[in-house]
Amino acid sequence: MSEAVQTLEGWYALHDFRLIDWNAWHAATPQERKHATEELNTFLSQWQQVENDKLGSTAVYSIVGQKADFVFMQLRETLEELNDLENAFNKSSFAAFTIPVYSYVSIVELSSYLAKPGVDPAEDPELQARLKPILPKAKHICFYPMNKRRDGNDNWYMLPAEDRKTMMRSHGMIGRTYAGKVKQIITGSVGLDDWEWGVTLFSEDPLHFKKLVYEMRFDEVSARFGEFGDFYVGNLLSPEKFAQLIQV
Ligand code: VOV
Repeated sequence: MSEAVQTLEGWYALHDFRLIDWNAWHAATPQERKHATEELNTFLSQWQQVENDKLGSTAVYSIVGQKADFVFMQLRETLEELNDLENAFNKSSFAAFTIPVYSYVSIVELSSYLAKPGVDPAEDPELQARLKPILPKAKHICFYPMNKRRDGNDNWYMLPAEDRKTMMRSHGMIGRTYAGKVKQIITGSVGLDDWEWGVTLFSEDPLHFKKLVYEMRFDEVSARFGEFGDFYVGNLLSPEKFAQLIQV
């Protein structure tokens, strides 16, 4: 059996993708829309407070294209908190005007492929900050789930640890050339959801997503072993932008 890589886990993550039920929203009275908008704003403020208290983090983005209209990416300490917040939101009058279309459950993960020897992760403030990150409020988001292939000779999980480490080093080197351009949050989802990882990228320029993902396609770990789900790309929704989005 090949040696499993050790992983560190941080906050649990829920990506909650929704459509707006525009027919129902148009059919609602101005009072109903006002009440629903106020409830939405209450949730956005509550989540901001959780983030200010460093007990979790929330990112809110519109989604371009027909897969969804917006996404709430939520990070919290426990799975119970994530469940509570989605249920509380589902009971709101604004949620009644939304249609859930996709969700993804995972946990912020760092693998030890490139770990510094002799460093105790529990004592490393930089690692701890990466495990419990305040989500960037960059202009754009890109999310997709992925697997590492298990197929014949291309079985990631049968490779010796050294080979995986070499490939991950190359992956990290490419990633590093995007420092300051793309921020990645990798969340692990083996045993939690349908794919093995969620990849969430943040950038001020969506073209950086295309360049980075394309460049990685030529790198062995992605070229031989990467399998990808649907891509979701979108734009930052501040509370003001959200109000504009639902203005009819
Ligand atoms: C912004 C760029 C960027 C950078 C700097 C970066 C660096 C790194 C490092 C240093 C490490 C290893 C240690 C750790 O931190 O876990 C990783 C780990 C990982 N990555 Fe990555 N990655 C990036 C970006 C980046 C992208 C764009 C993708 C999607 C791949 C693609 O083809 O679409 C990705 C995937 C992953 C995954 C799935 C893992 C876990 C793999 C596992 O087997 O455990 N990643 N990644």
